Amino acid sequence: MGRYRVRVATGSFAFSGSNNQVRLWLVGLRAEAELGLRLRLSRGQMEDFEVDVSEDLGPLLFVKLRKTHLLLKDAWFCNHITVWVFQESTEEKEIMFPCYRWVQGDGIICLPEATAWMMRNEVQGLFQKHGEEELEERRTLYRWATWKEGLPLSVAAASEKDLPLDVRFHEGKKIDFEGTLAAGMMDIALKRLYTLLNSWKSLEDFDQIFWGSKSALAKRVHQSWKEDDFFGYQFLNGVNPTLLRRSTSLPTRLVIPPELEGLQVQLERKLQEGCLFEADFSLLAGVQANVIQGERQHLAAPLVMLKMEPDGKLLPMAIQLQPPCSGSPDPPLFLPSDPSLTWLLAKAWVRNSDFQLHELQAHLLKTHLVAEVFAVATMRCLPGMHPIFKLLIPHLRYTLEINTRARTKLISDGGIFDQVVNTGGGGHLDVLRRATACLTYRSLCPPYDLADRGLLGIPSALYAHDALRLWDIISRYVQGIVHLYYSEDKVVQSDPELQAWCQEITEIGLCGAQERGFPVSFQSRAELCHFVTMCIFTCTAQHSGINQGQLDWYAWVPNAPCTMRKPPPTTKDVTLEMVMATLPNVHQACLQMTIAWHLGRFQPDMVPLGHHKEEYFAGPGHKAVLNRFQEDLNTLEREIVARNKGLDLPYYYLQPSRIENSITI
Ligand SMILES: CC/C=C\C/C=C\C/C=C\C/C=C\C/C=C\CCCCCC(=O)O
Ligand SMILES: [Fe+2]
Repeated sequence: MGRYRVRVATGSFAFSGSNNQVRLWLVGLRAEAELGLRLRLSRGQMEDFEVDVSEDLGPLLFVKLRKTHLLLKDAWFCNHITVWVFQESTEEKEIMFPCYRWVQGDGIICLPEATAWMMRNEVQGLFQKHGEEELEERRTLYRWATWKEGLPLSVAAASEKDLPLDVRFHEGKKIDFEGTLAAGMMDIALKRLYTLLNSWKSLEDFDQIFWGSKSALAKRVHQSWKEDDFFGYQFLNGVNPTLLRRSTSLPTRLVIPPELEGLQVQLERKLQEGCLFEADFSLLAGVQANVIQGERQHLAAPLVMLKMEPDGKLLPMAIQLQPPCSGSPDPPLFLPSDPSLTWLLAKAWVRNSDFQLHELQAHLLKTHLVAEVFAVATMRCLPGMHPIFKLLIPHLRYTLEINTRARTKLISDGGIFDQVVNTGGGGHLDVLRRATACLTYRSLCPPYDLADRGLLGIPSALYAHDALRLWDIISRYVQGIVHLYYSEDKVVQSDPELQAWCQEITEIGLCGAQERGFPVSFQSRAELCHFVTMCIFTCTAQHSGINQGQLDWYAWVPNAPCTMRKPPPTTKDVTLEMVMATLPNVHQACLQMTIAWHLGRFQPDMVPLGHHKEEYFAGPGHKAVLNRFQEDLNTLEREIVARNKGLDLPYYYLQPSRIENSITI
């Protein structure tokens, strides 16, 4: 009693096609019909068929799929199924059934039509029931696990192989990831061989391993790393722009000896002028340092005081490497007027501490691990037809796998941290725990975070400027989508799945983070929009801002040493031998360079922010919102490109075309 055109779209990456047979049913409100098609399921192809159905199916609700095989199981990646219903007037009505999943095994997969959520309380509760069954299954596939006490929960998976296929790297990504790591290890072997017969006694000796692919900015770091303004610049626009604050008083830990009265006066003057800034690494105080191959490494917990010059340059005024400790002499203050090697070593200690807080707090915790909580909660709480699922899922691609790999290779027993980082061997987990204990909702939202840190309205604060612009753009996008589905606050309040999602993130995934300002429910559309904006910002812009700089700022190892092999200086007598004995050895430096390159380089299969191909939503409203998002991003792109042309040091980590749509590395 009806004629239908059916389009079956297969994914375009390696192994998306399948040799197995797939049976299809159209499921309407009144009846369902098997289509009896012979599909070819070729990679990257769309197949169109016309079929006549003798029953009156009524309005179409679902497409059902079942893959069958004779000998070999061959998974199929289905993008979507589209059905056109021929109406009497010959006008066709298009109905979308998004899938974007692997079809494995021989179970039945049921795809609700793209606008199902709008009708969830109609059609005899069929969509509602489907959503409940879907979540029941997903909750068995995506379970929470405590990897280490005191850290956000993670997905239960001992290795990436335990993850559901839908969240695994596609073949191309896997080959690239593993291939470049192998190439990196070869690189290390060659560098070690090359340095075997040479000396490792002066800073220039690091040049012996500073070859291979390098960014232009990495070369500039190599040239300029000793300069004070270059050191200061990194707090604003380097790999870790998350720590600096404008001082509101002189820090209590800063003990200024009487003979440095002049410094006290200068600091107070800068404070009054509103030009005094600080970077405080106290979170590292008392963390146990690593022992690498029997050699104890060392850690500091510095405080850096900086002043902002009228031209926007940030210059260090004093460095205290350790907090004062009762019963011990006051820690010395290192100054730009100290002998050059002494001052250089003090700055190197700061850069080493920054490496720790950057990688563990800003990078791993505040992007990767938090995004994993969003991902697991989304899979467990939001059915595929839920608009927030559709909005977020492109921003969660590959995150569970990269994090699982981090837990097995990077921060694991014997992983990269244990091998070459001075917080490794357990200290890194303590830093993560401490950082988790003070993780606030505000700190994940740039308008609040930058205001709290006194960094608004500073022309040379490029990260801050671009982050705020991106926050606004993402916020407008989120609001556009949310308002299509939530006509008023009451609709938000009465969405049980959405409320459960929020609660699961805050109370379960983030282990009771309501104490630190995270919501346990949404009372309004505005609260929902703010939270979802934070999720997307964290998974995209923030991660890009924190991740990409590894390539530039960590390649020249003295600028950001991964470990320190001697204790911090307690006097100003510093020799070159002491500096070289403190900085990483050849192997440590080589591994740092390789991993920084591996993690910071451009990802070959990268999807830029807002440019995912998956179409989970149907209808013109959503298209218009997405188009507007892309236009806003293009405008920002042009602004940043133009701005950077006039800069000595361009800042491009938040240029939209360089921002990945999710955390994939
Ligand atoms: C110079 C950089 C050193 C350490 C980087 C530290 C933190 C990075 C934070 C998040 C990265 C997230 C995931 C990376 C996952 C895996 C890395 C794999 C390294 C594997 C090395 C190996 O031996 O195979
Ligand atoms: Fe990363």
